[in-house]
Amino acid sequence: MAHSETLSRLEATIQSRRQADPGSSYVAKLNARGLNKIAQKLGEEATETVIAALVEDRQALVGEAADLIFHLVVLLAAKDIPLADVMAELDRREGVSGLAEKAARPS
Ligand SMILES: N=c1c2ncn([C@@H]3O[C@H](COP(=O)(O)OP(=O)(O)OP(=O)(O)O)[C@@H](O)[C@H]3O)c2ncn1[C@@H]1O[C@H](COP(=O)(O)O)[C@@H](O)[C@H]1O
Repeated sequence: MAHSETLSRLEATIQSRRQADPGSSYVAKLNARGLNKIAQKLGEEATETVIAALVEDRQALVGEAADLIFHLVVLLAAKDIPLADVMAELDRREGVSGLAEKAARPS
């Protein structure tokens, strides 16, 4: 399967599960627990990704990276921010060196 639509499909699935039964849906369970819990999970997954990168194997890092991206999409959905907005921001930055952008910031 091509991967270009993976995030869009995941976003649609998460959107459709937000109001589902928390007993049968992890997305619904997280949303029922609120934004603080979703943000906490994203932070945990970020830490686990860092640890995997430093001391675990490739497969572990791939798994933690998937957990991290999944929880980021859950957080964005909870804040009603479409992934398209994030993609548009990345598009806007395309071709602008991070070093040049940082040097141009007002001090
Ligand atoms: N991609 C994912 C995905 N990645 C990770 N996870 C879940 O994220 C959780 C993270 O693991 P943890 O051990 O940290 O979670 P936990 O122990 O429940 O958390 P705490 O209660 O301890 O805070 C696990 O339950 C994983 O199964 C995911 N759950 C769902 N999806 C996607 O979301 C769709 C909808 O899922 P449901 O809402 O569960 O139907 C699925 O079909 C998938 O496409």
